[in-house]
Amino acid sequence: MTVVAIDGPAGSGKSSVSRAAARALGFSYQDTGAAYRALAWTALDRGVDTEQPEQLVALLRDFPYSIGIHPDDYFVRVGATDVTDAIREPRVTAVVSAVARVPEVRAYLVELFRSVIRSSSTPGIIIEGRDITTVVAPDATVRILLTATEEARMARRSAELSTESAAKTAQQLSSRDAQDSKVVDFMNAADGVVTIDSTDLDFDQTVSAVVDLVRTSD
Ligand SMILES: Nc1ncnc2c1ncn2[C@@H]1O[C@H](COP(=O)(O)OP(=O)(O)OP(=O)(O)O)[C@@H](O)[C@H]1O
Ligand SMILES: Nc1ccn([C@@H]2O[C@H](COP(=O)(O)O)[C@@H](O)[C@H]2O)c(=O)n1
Repeated sequence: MTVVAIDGPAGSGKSSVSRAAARALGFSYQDTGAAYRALAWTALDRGVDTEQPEQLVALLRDFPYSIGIHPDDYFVRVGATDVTDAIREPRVTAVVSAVARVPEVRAYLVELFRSVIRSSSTPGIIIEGRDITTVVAPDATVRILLTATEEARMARRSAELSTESAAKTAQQLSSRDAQDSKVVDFMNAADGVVTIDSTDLDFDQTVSAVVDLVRTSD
């Protein structure tokens, strides 16, 4: 199976580009940030203090997470609850980095991500996040760092969020990258990782860059 690993900072287009590229290639698509977000949502739902690592680790004993990996049937569930939209709420985004910096949480989710890759029945899968090219799937067939200037990423994020001011959106994106960067390096391409800088590309051009790279890797 072809495994395509994509990392990058917040708002670089990882989810949207990966999903569209997977559709074009007939591949599955795994959004790993969704799992960290779903665990953060679960913590808030159960009144767990997200600054207390041991309480977050305890949550893993009862974390019935599931994700849709078909690009046309994307969903995120915790048990029977569909949290696809809820995990994108600002209150979840505000605490997700605290959840993601707990080593036991990361170890548990890395194994979960690998089991989802193994469960895929398509000829390939695109998996995106922050540590996919380096930790989750360092042996992936194609490894990409998808990036764009902070200015471009902020502008794209502001354009899709009508509930937050542009200044607040920019501040949140920058602070989340700063916190996440302390845990994994997704700003610099590791050896063998190809950088795609989408600052001056439109969405379709970025998807084509990924698809072309995968096709030429055969
Ligand atoms: N090359 C591009 N040109 C213009 N807009 C783009 C491009 N790539 C992505 N976008 C848009 O940027 C926004 C952010 O993309 P997306 O949510 O996929 O980023 P992300 O890296 O997954 O972010 P996060 O890590 O915060 O979840 C989306 O509205 C998407 O359509
Ligand atoms: N491989 C990953 C993926 C995500 N994270 C953490 O989850 C947060 C949400 O990710 P999005 O891609 O949905 O924005 C992100 O800010 C990281 O804290 C991670 O650590 N590793």
